[in-house]
Amino acid sequence: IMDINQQIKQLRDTLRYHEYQYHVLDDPKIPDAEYDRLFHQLKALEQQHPELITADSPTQRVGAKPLAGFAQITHELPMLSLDNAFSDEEFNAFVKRIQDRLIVLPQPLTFCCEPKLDGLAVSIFYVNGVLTQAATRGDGTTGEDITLNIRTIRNIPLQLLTDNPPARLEVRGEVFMPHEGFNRLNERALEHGEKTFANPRNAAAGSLRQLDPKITSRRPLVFNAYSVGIAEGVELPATHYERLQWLKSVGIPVNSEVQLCDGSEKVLEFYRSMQQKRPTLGYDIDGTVLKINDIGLQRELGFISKAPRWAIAYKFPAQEELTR
Ligand SMILES: NC(=O)n1nc(-c2ccco2)nc1N
Repeated sequence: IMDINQQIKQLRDTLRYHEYQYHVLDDPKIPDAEYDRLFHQLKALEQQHPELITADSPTQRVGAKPLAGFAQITHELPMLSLDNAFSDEEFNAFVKRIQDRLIVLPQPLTFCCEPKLDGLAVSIFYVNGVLTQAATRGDGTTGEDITLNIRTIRNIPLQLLTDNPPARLEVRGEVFMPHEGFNRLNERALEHGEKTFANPRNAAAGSLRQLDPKITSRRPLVFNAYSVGIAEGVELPATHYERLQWLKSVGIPVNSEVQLCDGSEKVLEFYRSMQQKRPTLGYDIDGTVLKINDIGLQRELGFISKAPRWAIAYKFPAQEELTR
């Protein structure tokens, strides 16, 4: 038989494994009822032995009391906005600028192509594999400390799923609200005579700006990572796509539509395929983000004052708000 410590450790590891299978691989191995049973078993054990509770336990997602306000956080690396393209011609001009600038021009030029999630950009820090801090993008230099709210988002792990975590890792990505949860939230607001949200992006922003984490915890928010910021004590892969795969391997959710495209023709095919898929995704996107995949080339191209030279957001034409 196992002692209490071993029982608690085994339950935590089991819950973390099933959270990974469900939220990151979309491949649950047990029914939700079984997950809930294990969760409440751990909750009960921790209730009986509160001295064994740790902040990174799967039971510790909802902070106790509301905050009086949000502290400010200065990003060690600025969170830059993206330059936009609104036509194939503008995208091709972006590619030509890159080709003219690169000393050695690889053939083909490989892009990592991603849906442009329409939510809120956030930065999440893991120190020795444990979630320690999270902030909004803010103005790109300074954001708000929303750590307690970020901890309530079920697909964000409180601990990285690796025995050899980096000393410090910054994960950047988008918090958004899928349509199904958005519609349910607005229906309930209507029933209770409360204000409704105009769109899922506003609902996500409003939910992350709640001073009471209990309210945020009840909101159907989802996180998808799209880049690595600070990384210390780990040798990262040499391409952006491989870095996203690495994030997935340590328990961080990444959007399933991300793919590599060799050359601008394939990139434009990706853009059109995402435009076709858009109404079926179940969450809002406002275009695509197309990034030079090789990190060395990204470094060579650098940033224009506000935006990276190596990435562009190719947006869809503004959609009539009436059609939702
Ligand atoms: N919003 C969104 O989905 N983004 N935003 C970036 C980004 C912003 C700066 C560098 O990369 N990438 C994706 N997929």
